[in-house]
Amino acid sequence: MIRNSINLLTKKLISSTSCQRTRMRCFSSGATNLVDVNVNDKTGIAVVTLNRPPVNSLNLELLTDLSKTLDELESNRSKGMILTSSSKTVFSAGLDILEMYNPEPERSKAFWTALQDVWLKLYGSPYPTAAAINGHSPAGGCLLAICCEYRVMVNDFTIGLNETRLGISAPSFFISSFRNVLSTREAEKALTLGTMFSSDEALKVGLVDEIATDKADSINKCENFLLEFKKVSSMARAFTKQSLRKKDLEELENNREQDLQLFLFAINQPIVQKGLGAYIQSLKKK
Ligand SMILES: CCCCCCCCCC/C=C/CC(=O)SCCNC(=O)CCNC(=O)[C@H](O)C(C)(C)COP(=O)(O)OP(=O)(O)OC[C@H]1O[C@@H](n2cnc3c(N)ncnc32)[C@H](O)[C@@H]1OP(=O)(O)O
Repeated sequence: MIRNSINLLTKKLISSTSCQRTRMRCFSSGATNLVDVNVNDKTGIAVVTLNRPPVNSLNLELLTDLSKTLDELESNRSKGMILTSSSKTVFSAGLDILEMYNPEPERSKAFWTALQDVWLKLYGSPYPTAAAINGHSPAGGCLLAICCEYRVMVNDFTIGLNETRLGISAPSFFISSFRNVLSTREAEKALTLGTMFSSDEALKVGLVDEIATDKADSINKCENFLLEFKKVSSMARAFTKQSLRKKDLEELENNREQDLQLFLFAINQPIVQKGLGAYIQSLKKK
């Protein structure tokens, strides 16, 4: 009993010493630890790192962890969040295609509900958000980035909503958050073509706000953006952001069940299953 308490105390001391060194508080989001969180004690800004190798594809467990993290940030009155990835080349490969291929009914319901939760919490968060896009960011990966208020992308990667290239349509909340960033004209062109933008093209069209040389630079630039809000009342800021995004948020809030049923219907179509199967094979053959 005493030895256990000493072990616990030692562990706490070791972890607090390593966090003191960088002036960071560390917490993990839950049981599966697919999301790491480091809060800078000086600025109060949390760096949230997606950590599901090899490509951070968004499965039920990763979405659940991210959702819990967003709850914690909100209840801790976070000063801001930077979303990034532990991979050197991929921010997130989007939704885990295996969650949609040969779907198991209960799991696919839970999966889509978790995605809706993450979108509502991230797109509507009261604290400011920025994405340090340190790798490729197709489809659902791009969705996470466009939910944030600011995007800094490391050079030489690609980003976009490429769903039509997979033979599916981007769901309506993907489209509304894309339109919040791009003009309707640019959004329509990119969505129908399934365009994947290079970092430079993304900057030109306004899909990202800045280009960075590497991950550290992207986090630094995101931090500079978030620190600008030190001068602004957090209540006024949050109210303004949520007012601007209210229609999009209400659209999903009021139609969650319908959106879920549409997803289940779509992924259960034989033609969609065939397309997803071929796509999985093409990824494996690379
Ligand atoms: C009227 C209709 C109304 C709408 C109804 C709704 C319909 C459903 C909507 C569904 C919405 C979907 C949005 C999505 O997010 S779909 C996912 C789209 N993602 C992609 O297209 C990305 C695919 N991946 C890549 O392009 C590349 O992997 C990469 C991200 C560029 C990285 O390349 P890299 O060379 O580093 O890595 P590999 O390609 O070798 O991949 C490594 C292993 O990871 C597997 N992988 C990759 N991506 C995924 C994924 N998204 N899901 C699951 N698994 C993935 C890949 O197969 C490799 O596996 P292996 O090691 O076993 O071979």
